[in-house]
Amino acid sequence: MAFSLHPSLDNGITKGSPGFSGGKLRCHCSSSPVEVTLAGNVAHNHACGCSKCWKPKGALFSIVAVIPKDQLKVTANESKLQIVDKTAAIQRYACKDCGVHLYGRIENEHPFKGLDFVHVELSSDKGWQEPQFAAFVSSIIEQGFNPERIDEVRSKFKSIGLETYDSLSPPLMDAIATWTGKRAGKL
Ligand SMILES: N[C@@H](CCC(=O)N[C@@H](CS)C(=O)NCC(=O)O)C(=O)O
Ligand SMILES: [Zn+2]
Ligand SMILES: [Zn+2]
Repeated sequence: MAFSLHPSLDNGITKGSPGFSGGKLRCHCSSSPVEVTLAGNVAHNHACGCSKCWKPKGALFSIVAVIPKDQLKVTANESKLQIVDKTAAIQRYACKDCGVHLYGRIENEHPFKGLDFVHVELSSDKGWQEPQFAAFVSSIIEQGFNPERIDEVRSKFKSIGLETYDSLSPPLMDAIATWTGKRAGKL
């Protein structure tokens, strides 16, 4: 296998701890890192192959999860954060110096409004929920991955126990569709 899905997937998944109650995330700066404190465990942790989610160098996938926004506080060096793309649904806050994304926030009306997107690999604390599935797998082709090898990527995910999807998982897509159907008065 000449590709890396992500360092926290390549050698199998480490399960989270029940009752884990949060910790700190830090960017990659060796001095004055941006620090985010999470007051609880994350949910819906997953691999994302889309082009917008932050990935460590050399990885095909991002590992991204959500947490209620009232459980997230920037606790050091907030002045180093800038929004990557103000037009995106998710406003991703990145460190100006090292490029790492500390959190993503939804400001517009959206089924996931109120949840922030975070990367628990930025934490040295142990016990975070483990990845549950792989999303936006085909999106890695848009970023240059050889389409003839995409089955190797899907097989690698299967071998570590993760289902693969080309959008989000069915329960999350159902939650989005329920929100949209209600808003349209169809439900
Ligand atoms: N194929 C596209 C998919 C982008 C996409 O839809 N990403 C999802 C998963 S993170 C999303 O919800 N994006 C909203 C946003 O980025 O604001 C890409 O790779 O750029
Ligand atoms: Zn940084
Ligand atoms: Zn993504």
